[in-house]
Amino acid sequence: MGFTVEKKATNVHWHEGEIKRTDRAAILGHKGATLWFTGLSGSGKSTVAVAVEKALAARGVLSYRLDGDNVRLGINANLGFSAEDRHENIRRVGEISKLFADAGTIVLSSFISPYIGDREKVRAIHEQGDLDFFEVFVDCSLESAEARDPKGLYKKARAGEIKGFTGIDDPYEAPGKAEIHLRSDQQSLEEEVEIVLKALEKAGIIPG
Ligand SMILES: Nc1ncnc2c1ncn2[C@@H]1O[C@H](COP(=O)(O)OS(=O)(=O)O)[C@@H](OP(=O)(O)O)[C@H]1O
Ligand SMILES: Nc1ncnc2c1ncn2[C@@H]1O[C@H](COP(=O)(O)OP(=O)(O)O)[C@@H](O)[C@H]1O
Repeated sequence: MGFTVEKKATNVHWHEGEIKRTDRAAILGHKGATLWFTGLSGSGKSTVAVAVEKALAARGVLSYRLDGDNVRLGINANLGFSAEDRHENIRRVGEISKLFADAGTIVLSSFISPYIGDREKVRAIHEQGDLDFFEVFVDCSLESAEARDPKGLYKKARAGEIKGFTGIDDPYEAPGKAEIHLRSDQQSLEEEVEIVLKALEKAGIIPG
């Protein structure tokens, strides 16, 4: 499994370098990996990723956040929110995450990524590349996310000003077997960060 795309480039071949992933890990003092935060808008994906990034930096671990809003201002500015565009958004950021993880970074990718199939493809390209992948379900009831409404988007969606808003009139397929399951409407941010760090320690990604 993995992403299937119409291949337009022909006569292209993988070029192997002389510095391996293990060499990069030796330079950095830790392995790379992808933490894939998925959940409703307002569930807390970005908030948790920012807090994890700070906690990792305090331990001398290099991480980098990829965030839906940010990426859509740049490399994915040509994509909207149709199912087709969301698939392409996740394909691209999945491939970017894989590159960052291979470079040795702990990638903190925060995307609604509403479709199980897309998230499984991101997982598959990591596993095919022998890279660690953690799906982090930022589980939050729609009621709580809507009550938070940090950007006022639910209000607009309810008023019909935004069409196809996730959780209102567009689907969100919750993970069945995420490596890390957070309950952001029940746990504190500190508890969530602790759960994520412990999972990374247990998997040997960062020292305990
Ligand atoms: N129709 C619709 N549905 C959902 N979200 C919308 C929509 N329109 C704009 N936004 C804003 O875009 C952010 C989600 O972008 P993502 O790249 O994470 O979405 S997706 O993974 O492609 O579904 C999302 O950010 P978060 O609230 O941080 O999740 C919103 O700010
Ligand atoms: N336990 C918690 N974990 C994460 N966010 C929380 C929590 N409790 C309250 N919040 C608030 O919920 C909002 C989540 O917004 P955000 O991180 O932008 O979500 P998302 O990136 O999923 O759209 C923020 O205003 C944050 O302060």
